[in-house]
Amino acid sequence: MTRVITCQPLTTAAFAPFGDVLDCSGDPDRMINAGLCGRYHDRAQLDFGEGGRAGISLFRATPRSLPYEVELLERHPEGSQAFIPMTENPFLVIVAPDAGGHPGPPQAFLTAPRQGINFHAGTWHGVLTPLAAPGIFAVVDRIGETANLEEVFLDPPCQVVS
Ligand SMILES: NC(=O)N[C@@H](O)C(=O)O
Ligand code: NI
Repeated sequence: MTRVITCQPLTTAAFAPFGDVLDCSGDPDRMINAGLCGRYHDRAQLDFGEGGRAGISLFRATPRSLPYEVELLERHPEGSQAFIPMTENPFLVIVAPDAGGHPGPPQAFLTAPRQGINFHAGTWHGVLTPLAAPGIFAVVDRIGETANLEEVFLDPPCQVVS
């Protein structure tokens, strides 16, 4: 039987077990540039593992729509992965706790405009899932020689509803 999960708003607290929320909510940590810029300092737990280095790639992903069927969850054991939208379009973030080396019950978050996320190393997640065009993102993740990828196909798939 297909598991149905309802989107919840992306909040720092709710997402904390899975990663970091990147947004300019609240006051900046410091004012810089002669007081003309607020710096929200060091807001993500980045990790690029042994033998890896940080990379910035640009993704142009095909928009999906809700209800959305999730068939695949993956994780990157050797590094973190940040999705930073280059538009104001909200996107879908699907995560799951680890349950003995496999994904536990998935959760779905809907970002607010101008929110990004950073998955901590090893967090089970759905692939980048924009909900509107253009699905253009900067992605900060590990560049290295290894695949740094574990995939699980959900049987049955999950359905994400708004
Ligand atoms: N494959 C790739 O670079 N991206 C995925 O890891 C993803 O989470 O979208
Ligand atoms: Ni990924």
